[in-house]
Amino acid sequence: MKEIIIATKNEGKAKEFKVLFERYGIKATSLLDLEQELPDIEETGSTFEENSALKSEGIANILQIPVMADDSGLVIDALDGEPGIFSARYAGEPKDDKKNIVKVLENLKDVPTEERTARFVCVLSVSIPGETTIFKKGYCEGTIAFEEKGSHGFGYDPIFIPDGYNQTMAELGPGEKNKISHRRNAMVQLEDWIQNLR
Ligand SMILES: O=P(O)(O)OP(=O)(O)OP(=O)(O)OC[C@H]1O[C@@H](n2cnc3c(O)ncnc32)[C@H](O)[C@@H]1O
Ligand SMILES: [Mg+2]
Repeated sequence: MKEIIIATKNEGKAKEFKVLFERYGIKATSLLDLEQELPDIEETGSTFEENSALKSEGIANILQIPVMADDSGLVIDALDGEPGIFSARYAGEPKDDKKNIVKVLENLKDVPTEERTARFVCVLSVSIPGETTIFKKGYCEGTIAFEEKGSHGFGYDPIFIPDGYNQTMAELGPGEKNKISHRRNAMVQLEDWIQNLR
């Protein structure tokens, strides 16, 4: 079976990539699966693209094989785009999905439904040693709920209601999420590259 390394230590992302790549007959191996202890890459960039490239290029340089990375986050209009690239650690270190959700709900407590628009953003980067890194960006539009609901997924899924649904992403579950997610919408743009993977 063909294999791709995904430069992530996020269990939720790793799980989704396994399913998304299985459709193409490819095994997605995350840094959580590798025996070799790889360094935590500091995400010092000021854009999703910069942070994704830091991860894919950093790990590709060490392993000397093609590596994909995902930098993603939640962009909330009423918070001027926050938490954005700071989504993972919005409520501080170490990262805590529950605390991040509490902080978003608190910041939005006086914001009415029609102003609670937001989108998930995912930038995938693919780095092959000696080649220029390629980027694909995917979105998932929605609104922020008033309370958390559902137990599937990770991160902000319990408070994100995708457009066209009246349940949160965490209530919808992986089958539906993998049809509409920002991650999936970025991946489909890489189909040609994925098909040529050897
Ligand atoms: O950098 P890696 O190791 O991949 O793991 P991370 O969790 O730090 O990942 P990011 O730096 O890309 O930060 C993304 C954060 O955005 C949120 N996020 C991204 N995709 C999401 C999704 O599909 N559902 C819910 N929240 C998501 C979640 O809080 C993530 O921790
Ligand atoms: Mg990160």
